[in-house]
Amino acid sequence: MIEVESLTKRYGETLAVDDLTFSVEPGQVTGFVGPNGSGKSTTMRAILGLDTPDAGSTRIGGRPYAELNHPLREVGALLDASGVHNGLRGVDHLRWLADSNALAPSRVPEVLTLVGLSGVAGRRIGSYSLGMRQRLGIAAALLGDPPVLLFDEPVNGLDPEGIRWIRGLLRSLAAEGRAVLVSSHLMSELEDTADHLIVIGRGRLIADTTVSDALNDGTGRVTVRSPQAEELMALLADAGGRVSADGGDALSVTGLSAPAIADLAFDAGLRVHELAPQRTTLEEVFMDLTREAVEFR
Ligand SMILES: Nc1ncnc2c1ncn2[C@@H]1O[C@H](COP(=O)(O)OP(=O)(O)OP(=O)(O)O)[C@@H](O)[C@H]1O
Repeated sequence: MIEVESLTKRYGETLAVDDLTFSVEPGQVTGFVGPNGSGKSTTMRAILGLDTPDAGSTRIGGRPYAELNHPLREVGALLDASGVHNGLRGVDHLRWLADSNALAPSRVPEVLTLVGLSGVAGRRIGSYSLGMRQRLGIAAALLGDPPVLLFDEPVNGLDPEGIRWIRGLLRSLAAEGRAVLVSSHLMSELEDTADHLIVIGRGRLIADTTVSDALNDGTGRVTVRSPQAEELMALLADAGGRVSADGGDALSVTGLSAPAIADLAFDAGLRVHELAPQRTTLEEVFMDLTREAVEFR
């Protein structure tokens, strides 16, 4: 697992990460989300020993990155996919990584097949598209078959087919029991992929929750139409709902489920012509959570 404890990191005046604590469990995809500039990359860099924290600590499998004996076998990461040498052939980049980390050379063709680059592995990286570079970066992350994986915005620049592929890959890596941390500034990208969410804003933890809890946190909105809207409004407010008139005979209700509203109306003999739960999307939950924490409007 990954543990981040009271992590704080400053760049001059900027407090990039502010007393951040969370953990990433094995067997799950954990989405790491926050608006632009909220500190996601800084946190990932700290976990990987690429940035020295001003306070706090990070651990992978119980140890700081610097104490890992075979880093590539313990953690794989995709940070900036452009940080590879353009003159190298894809296959040589991976061979060099395998060689310098004492990994079996047979892993190179294996990971190339896994990411679908076998056919172009002999081409120079400079001729790769953005999507191919992302795949090569993922191949490098998987080279040591590590139990912990970090991906910083892995779907950036990918076409829909590539995005679907990444989602499937993340899910299967977690299903194999690995701890998978994946960052995004778009919650919708994680809706079908993540099991757990760490939401940050301005370097601080905003939410640490399962995806299903985030979607069922009581903010679900129900639209109700009734020819007796005024009476129904009073009744629902008495029962603890937050009710606003939506114009005409329509009410917008939060804090009560659709079945609860139906039962209350039935018991009071009030007629209901429409009862429509509005499905909350993760994007709405996210906008709600991070409204105060958006740095660049
Ligand atoms: N090397 C650096 N020097 C100075 N400031 C930095 C540096 N790296 C990050 N920052 C600042 O720290 C804050 C957090 O940046 P970070 O890149 O971690 O955010 P992020 O959540 O990954 O953003 P994005 O979604 O835009 O990639 C920002 O205000 C950024 O400008």
